[in-house]
Amino acid sequence: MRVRDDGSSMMTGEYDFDLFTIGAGSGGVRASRVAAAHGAKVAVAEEYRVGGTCVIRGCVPKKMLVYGAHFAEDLEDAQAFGWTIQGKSFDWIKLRDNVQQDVTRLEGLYGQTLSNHNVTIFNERATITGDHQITLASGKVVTAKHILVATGARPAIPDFPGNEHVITSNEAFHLDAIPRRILIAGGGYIANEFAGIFNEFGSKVTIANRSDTILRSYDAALRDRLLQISMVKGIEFCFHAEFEQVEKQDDGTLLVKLTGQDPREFDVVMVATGRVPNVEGLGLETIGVEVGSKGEIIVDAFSKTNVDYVYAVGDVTDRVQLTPVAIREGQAFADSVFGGVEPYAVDHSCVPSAVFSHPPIAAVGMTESEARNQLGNIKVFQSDFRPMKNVVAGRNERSLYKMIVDAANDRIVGIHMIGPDAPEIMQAAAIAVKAGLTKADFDATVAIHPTMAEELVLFK
Ligand SMILES: Cc1cc2nc3c(=O)[nH]c(=O)nc-3n(C[C@H](O)[C@H](O)[C@H](O)COP(=O)(O)OP(=O)(O)OC[C@H]3O[C@@H](n4cnc5c(N)ncnc54)[C@H](O)[C@@H]3O)c2cc1C
Ligand SMILES: NC(=O)c1ccc[n+]([C@@H]2O[C@H](COP(=O)([O-])OP(=O)(O)OC[C@H]3O[C@@H](n4cnc5c(N)ncnc54)[C@H](O)[C@@H]3O)[C@@H](O)[C@H]2O)c1
Repeated sequence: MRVRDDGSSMMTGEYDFDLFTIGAGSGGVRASRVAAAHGAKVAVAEEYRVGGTCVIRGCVPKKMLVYGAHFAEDLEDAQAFGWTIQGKSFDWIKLRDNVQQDVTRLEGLYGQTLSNHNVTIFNERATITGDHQITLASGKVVTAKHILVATGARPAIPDFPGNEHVITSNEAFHLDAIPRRILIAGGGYIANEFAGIFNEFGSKVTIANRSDTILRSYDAALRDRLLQISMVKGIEFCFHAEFEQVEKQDDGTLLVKLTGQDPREFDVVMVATGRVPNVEGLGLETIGVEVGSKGEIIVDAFSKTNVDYVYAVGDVTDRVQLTPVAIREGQAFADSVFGGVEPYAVDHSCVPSAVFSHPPIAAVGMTESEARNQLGNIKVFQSDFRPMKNVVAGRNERSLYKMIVDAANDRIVGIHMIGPDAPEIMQAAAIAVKAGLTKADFDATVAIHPTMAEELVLFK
């Protein structure tokens, strides 16, 4: 018999749960549900809202705003197609509240899925307080044979005087009004997606990035195309710009001093300068779980930490910060530990991704420069075209598709697209790249005409 700190006792080798998951986001929910389906007794703790970043303040509400924003262009373009639209106006509060209503609906569904699988949900913060031991914010102490850390990440806020006046993507979903002038710091996914959203809603948008490169992991030609289109749409870019100071003025506006620039006024300043793993105060040091320089939990290919019974998945491990990846890691963990199968690892190569900018970008595999560096001899096919809809609409906005082929064996090693519906088209194309198909396989496929996607099988 072993006596715990709180005075209760348990038999050695017996635990309250087979699995205790900390964090009910993309990775944690999938792992908990699947482990329970495999017969494990599972509990999950969530300190905020079940669903995590993606459902509550990430991919899902963001995509709804992207849809809402794009109507600005569609309504304008509709006129060239013969439509007269009178009295058009935009009601932010209506969109904001409709989006939040759907987020709440989804939160309920995620909770239901867990309950239907008999997963115990603790709606409170959890901390690791000893070997196999978790303490909840209420003071309740539980034990578990396995612990899964799936606590995600949060926005990194740069250190500068006045940084208490900035917002992050978390708050952007709840604004009381669309700002007249917004400064967005960062040049990555979130900065470019929200720049597009606010710009379509009529804000004057300025992006300030510390380097001169936006979306650095994407192919240079697509990055340049997005930059050029964004500028034509009215988004302003300040490069090599970092915050020196943000000062709140008497009228509530923010006076911002960026490096190399004169001070300027904005109504809202939003930072989108990356995300940091949520490990503070989690008690990892209590049991000796190893973390890296950014606080990310170090795991092996099977998402196992250096402590035998502790695993970690998703953004807290800072591998690939995308929802489908967190979900796969959660699934692989649950199958491997509770499913009675040979442990298997998630393949982090060739992960397709998208930026929901206006227009969106989508990519899979190597960029042209990565392929040149790694393979040497490559072939690059490119289609630079104006989508039919844009021609009729008089919208001078061109799409760009690129295919990168290994010259040694004709295998497609990368596809990159910017243009309407690029992420929708890419999902299918990514299967072909992942499967190792060749340019000849694409050429052998008959086009669907007239589409934008047909460019993929018509590269010359
Ligand atoms: C604005 C934005 C847009 C995005 N858009 C996309 C997109 O379009 N496509 C895409 O694939 N990805 C997107 N992402 C990334 C995606 O949201 C994340 O990669 C994904 O949510 C990671 O899942 P996770 O399970 O690791 O963590 P999360 O989903 O963040 O879940 C972690 C959960 O743990 C909880 N938690 C933390 N600490 C504790 C504790 N001690 N006790 C209890 N609970 C705790 C948190 O409250 C949170 O709910 C976006 C992210 C943001 C911020
Ligand atoms: N569509 C999607 O799949 C999607 C959408 C949003 C977020 N996400 C995920 O969330 C993660 C975080 O997104 P993010 O946009 O915050 O990060 P990011 O890593 O994509 O971009 C961060 C940007 O901030 C810049 N930066 C860093 N410090 C700065 C400073 N002090 N001043 C000015 N600029 C600075 C960097 O140069 C970089 O351009 C992404 O890496 C991505 O994995 C994915």
